[in-house]
Amino acid sequence: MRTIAPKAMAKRVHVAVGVVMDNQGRILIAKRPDHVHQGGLWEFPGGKVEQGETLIQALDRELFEELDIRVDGALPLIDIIHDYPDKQVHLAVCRVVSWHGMPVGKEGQPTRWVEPHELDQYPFPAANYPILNALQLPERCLITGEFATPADLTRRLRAALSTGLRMVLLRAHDVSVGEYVCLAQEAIQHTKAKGVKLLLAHPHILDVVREVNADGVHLSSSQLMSLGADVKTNIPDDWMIGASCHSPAELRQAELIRASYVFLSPVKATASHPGKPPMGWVKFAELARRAQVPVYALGGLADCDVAQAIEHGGQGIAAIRAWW
Ligand SMILES: Nc1nc2c([nH]c(=O)n2[C@@H]2O[C@H](COP(=O)(O)OP(=O)(O)OP(=O)(O)O)[C@@H](O)[C@H]2O)c(=O)[nH]1
Ligand SMILES: [Mg+2]
Repeated sequence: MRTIAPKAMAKRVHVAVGVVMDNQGRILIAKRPDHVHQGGLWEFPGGKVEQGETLIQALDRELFEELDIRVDGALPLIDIIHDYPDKQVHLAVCRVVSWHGMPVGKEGQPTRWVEPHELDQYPFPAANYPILNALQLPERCLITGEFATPADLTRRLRAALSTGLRMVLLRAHDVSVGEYVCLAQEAIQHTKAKGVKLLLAHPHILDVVREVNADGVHLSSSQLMSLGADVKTNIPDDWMIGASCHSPAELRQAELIRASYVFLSPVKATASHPGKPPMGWVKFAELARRAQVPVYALGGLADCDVAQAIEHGGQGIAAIRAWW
């Protein structure tokens, strides 16, 4: 007797997806033919992993079949589990860090090299939004540390920005929310001028979120866990939402609210949370690879840890002391 698998048992398609970059940091995208799944949308090249293939073998074969290039080296960027109404996919997305050949749309598909900030101009399948976040976020995120006066905060912030940081979390939990808004309005003058993203973090930030023209809001783990999926009603649509996470449950909640990124901590022992046992890189990698959101490693880290964080499936590192 023939049995039909119920929908929940339908097979999840394992797809190797490659983010191919050139030496100017541009990314290769291709247009999916109209008649295929998610047709007419743009994609990162790749295709189904065949039985017996490793991810890298599949990526190399697919990029050769679709683009005529060979993969020499790739690093994990993000893993995405997504259910379309008609198909369930697992996109294993890799950053193709080394490749050779002259890319052409071998199957007649249009291809384009685009800057990361131009990706928003192209319609991609719904599963792809964490990939777009990962490609547009920097490797290092500063969390502001202690300061004596508003002028001291500005001085420290300007010094930190001069090292090339492109993302700052303004953390000042000890001040009133009114004072926080003033500090944020001052900080934004310095970040906007340099094209640096500014994220707001304060216990009462959601009450005043529209008073500062920032780039996003960063939630503590308790703010994250006490919010419903309607969090975005408070926050402007084009803002990033980040969150601090320490556990699989918090990571799941961040995915549910479609966070742009998370911090996962503590990776190493840290002076700001003495006595909290560090998770180490192995545990970090296990949690980061399962998370469908870009994950910054946090806790006792410095510039020399950026490569480690990326090798372990992270977006990069977040830190206070390294840059404050
Ligand atoms: N390659 C690729 N596939 C994606 C992306 N985003 C996304 O949802 N998918 C989905 O992943 C699935 C498999 O990808 P694919 O259609 O490229 O597979 P393939 O190259 O082996 O195609 P084929 O079976 O026609 O040979 C499709 O259902 C597609 O909609 C993406 O950015 N790149
Ligand atoms: Mg394909």
